[in-house]
Amino acid sequence: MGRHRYIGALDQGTTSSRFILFDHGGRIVAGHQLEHRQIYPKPGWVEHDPLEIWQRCCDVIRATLQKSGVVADELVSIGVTNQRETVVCWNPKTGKPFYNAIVWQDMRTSDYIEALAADGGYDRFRLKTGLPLAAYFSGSKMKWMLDTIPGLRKAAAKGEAVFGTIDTYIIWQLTGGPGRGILVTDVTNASRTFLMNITELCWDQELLDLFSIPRNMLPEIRSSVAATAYGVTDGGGPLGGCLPISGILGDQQAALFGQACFERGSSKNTYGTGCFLLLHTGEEIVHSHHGLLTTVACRIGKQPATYALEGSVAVAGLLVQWVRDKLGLIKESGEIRELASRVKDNGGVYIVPAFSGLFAPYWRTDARGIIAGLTGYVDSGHIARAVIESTAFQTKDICDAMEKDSGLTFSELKVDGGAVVDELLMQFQADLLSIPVIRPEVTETTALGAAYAAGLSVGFWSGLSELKGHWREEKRWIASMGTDEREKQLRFWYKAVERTKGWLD
Ligand SMILES: Nc1ncnc2c1ncn2[C@@H]1O[C@H](COP(=O)(O)OP(=O)(O)O)[C@@H](O)[C@H]1O
Ligand SMILES: O=P(O)(O)OC[C@H](O)CO
Repeated sequence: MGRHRYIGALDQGTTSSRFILFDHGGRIVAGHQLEHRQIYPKPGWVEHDPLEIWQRCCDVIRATLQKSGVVADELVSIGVTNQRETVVCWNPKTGKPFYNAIVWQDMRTSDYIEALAADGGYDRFRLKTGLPLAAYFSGSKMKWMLDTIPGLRKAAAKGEAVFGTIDTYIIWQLTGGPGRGILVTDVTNASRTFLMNITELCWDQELLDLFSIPRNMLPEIRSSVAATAYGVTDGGGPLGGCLPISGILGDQQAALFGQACFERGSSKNTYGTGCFLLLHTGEEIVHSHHGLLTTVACRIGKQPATYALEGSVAVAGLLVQWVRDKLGLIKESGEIRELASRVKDNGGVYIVPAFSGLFAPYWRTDARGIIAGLTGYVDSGHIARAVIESTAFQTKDICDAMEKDSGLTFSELKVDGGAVVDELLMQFQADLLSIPVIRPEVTETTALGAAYAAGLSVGFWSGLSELKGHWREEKRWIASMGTDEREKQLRFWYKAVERTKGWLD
């Protein structure tokens, strides 16, 4: 292995960016994480500053290298993983963004989506894309920019405007930026744009026409584990060397990969800003009849792509951030558990955080969040408990839909993501599902998955069976709630969900 010993993974998430170094055993050697601003210009709109995101990526890379003492020569290759669907539009000659990144949670195109759905229904394009019509996906966000930003179409015609999901933007920056950066994405990210045919794995002209998106604004679609590296990092950039970039995965697919879910029937649930449960369906494209998405799980080199069913919850850890930043009830996300521990139960309070409408399995853009069950008895502890519990309830809804769609029955749930440190959440999740909830030793599975993709590509790891050997259980939670109590809790949750629907006119 010589001096080359580590794989670097850049994980650009909704809330923060991380750079993590992994060794040959898939263990974390060093890492650094920084948050970026959430910009809310109007209700239902969510933006990020692309330049700030790139700056944070540079900062976390430099800080990780500095604190570990690792130099570029000791890195074999780099993998990139990212919040999906979020769209950046920029001039590839100058690097100047035309607008803030429009974030996946942003609902500004809801009316347009409703109009599209009025003619043929939400599932009009499901066979081709695996997705229902929803403002969540990138296509309508790109159309909004093209329709709104003066001169954008003209700039695109001159090759002075491109669209990219965050992977594309970051890799363009890493490979040299203005005039030099490469424009690539992978099949998992492309499968979330609503512009890719998930069987043929290419941009689809009918969908490009639907949203009036010029083909030349989009990057090349490549495999997640590169058959040959996409490009090399710019020696003058934050890594300080010319390293191959050889793996790209959308963050939820990366977590699936990092949890060693390589085979049909394996699954994981990631608790981050949102919450995303993915069930691997092998090479089969399974279409949902219960509000789930069909998405590309991975493509390794020239092998056939594999697929997953996905249950996407928009607001999970984000609700904790909201309580921290907007209500000021806590100062750090971790304090939510302490506050919730002051009370023995939720005191009858249920929170449905439909900030961006309801995602899976309901897909209701007209829903908005509620706090239900308030009485004079309720205090901040009950609210904190309801905050934590809302994530577990939403996951229960997804598991039920997943079992109906797949015909499988969950016997356990593998979990990961920033919020799985919350033991109250983990226990309540096991209680609601009546199955064990299992946390692996490495919970940074998103970054690990990107590292695996990059390392497999360059032969750092021999294959999937070697990677499977890295997975180790750290802790499990066993269900202890009685059936009557569980059914009561769920009954109130469903009532609360019903009350969010149709809130918008
Ligand atoms: N101790 C904690 N308890 C509950 N939630 C937490 C805790 N620590 C972090 N979180 C939540 O987890 C989310 C961050 O998880 P992470 O996996 O880093 O998200 P992302 O990849 O979406 O940026 C935040 O929304 C935060 O509120
Ligand atoms: O950044 P995360 O971990 O909240 O993931 C966001 C998802 O990719 C959105 O689809």
